[in-house]
Amino acid sequence: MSAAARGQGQQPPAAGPGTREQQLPVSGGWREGDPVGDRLFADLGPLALEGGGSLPAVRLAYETWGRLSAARDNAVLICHALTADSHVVGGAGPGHPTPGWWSELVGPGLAIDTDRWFVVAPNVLGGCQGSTGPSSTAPDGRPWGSRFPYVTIRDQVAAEAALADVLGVRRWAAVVGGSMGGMRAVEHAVTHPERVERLLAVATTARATADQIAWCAPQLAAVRSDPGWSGGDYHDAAPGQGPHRGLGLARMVAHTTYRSAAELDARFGRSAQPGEQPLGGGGRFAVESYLQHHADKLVRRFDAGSYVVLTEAMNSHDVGRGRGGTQAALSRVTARTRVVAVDTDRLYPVSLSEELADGVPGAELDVVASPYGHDGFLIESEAIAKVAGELFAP
Ligand SMILES: CC(=O)SCCNC(=O)CCNC(=O)[C@H](O)C(C)(C)COP(=O)(O)OP(=O)(O)OC[C@H]1O[C@@H](n2cnc3c(N)ncnc32)[C@H](O)[C@@H]1OP(=O)(O)O
Ligand SMILES: N[C@@H](CCO)C(=O)O
Repeated sequence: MSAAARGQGQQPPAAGPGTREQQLPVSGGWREGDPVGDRLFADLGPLALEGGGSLPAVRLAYETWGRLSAARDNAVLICHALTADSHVVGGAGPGHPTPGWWSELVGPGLAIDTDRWFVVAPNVLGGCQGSTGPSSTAPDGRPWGSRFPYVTIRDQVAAEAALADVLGVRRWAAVVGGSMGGMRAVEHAVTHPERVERLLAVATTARATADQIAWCAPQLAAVRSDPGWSGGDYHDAAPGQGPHRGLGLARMVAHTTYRSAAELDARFGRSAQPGEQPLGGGGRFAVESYLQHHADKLVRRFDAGSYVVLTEAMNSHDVGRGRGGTQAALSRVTARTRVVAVDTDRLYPVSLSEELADGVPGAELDVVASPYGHDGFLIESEAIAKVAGELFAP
């Protein structure tokens, strides 16, 4: 889709982050008692964690589409990205803050055809959409907050493997994911090669690089330096008192890395936000307003504690840890594998997808041309659907 067709020159909202602070929740995300939407819940019991310690009781919220076959051989696991959730398909509505993020890819007659496949999308461990995370209730009846343990991508995959056991899925027909979801998808295929028949890894990596960890550093610092953070124990605070400013700043940094420099320049250039004077007038450039808009939207729907936990989980990601390195780990994968990169992705550059595709036996790499950078994995659904269609062909 062209940039023009995709909303260049749309009328931006007037407000920036924090201007309607009294309306902000303490912590964004789904909370016990909210409408469940299409969520289902699986209670998986205790989980021993890679970094030591354990969670006494893990719950994963998830959604499904299609029907599990009698042979239980048509289940597809879709793993969501950092601030997405299980709502892969469908509109926004009660219990769902955002519309389905891959609605053009998953559904009846689509590339991942729910007339044929039983699609399962869990909310990630550590998140804030009904799975156990820092905003959920600990055994003592209080929010976990700062007591929520450090979890790794491998811990998240262990929880999702336990979900597969509960669903009676011995082997996934496919595991699919983009960005952080791609990290989990690859980790599934490395940890449990016998349980993954196909792998689709989009805009992702086999290991978090120094550059990716570096981009996360100011984001973590922004959240933790917000006075509303209170060491991570803010979930009982009054409405509007959460670490919204810090989370918004983190999103502004992150969102910049999700788009390409060329796209931002082509779209916004040096334009002033309409009605504002950035040159000595205290106003904003349009691109600043755009970032603040994305920050404002995130703080209304996402928990800062989950943002920290999930960011640290991404930083932990390294399929080669304790397995003799990246290439040795990837060589374990037996799944039929397609790797997709976006040519302008500056956060998960093509070279990381090349490393992934080189390491997985028989893997094929597709590079999608897109001006949108990393967010191309959400936007370029037609190109990704083409690859998925080939991988999922009978
Ligand atoms: C993986 C997931 O997280 S899925 C869940 C939803 N995803 C997200 O929230 C992730 C963050 N968002 C994004 O990454 C992107 O919006 C995507 C990938 C979902 C979609 O990308 P695009 O369609 O290119 O949207 P784009 O980045 O142009 O943002 C459009 C918004 O910016 C606003 N905007 C555009 N210019 C300006 C401006 N100068 N000032 C303020 N706001 C502006 C638009 O009004 C529009 O607002 P709306 O989303 O509230 O309707
Ligand atoms: N927009 C995506 C980008 C990170 O993959 C998200 O927030 O999850």
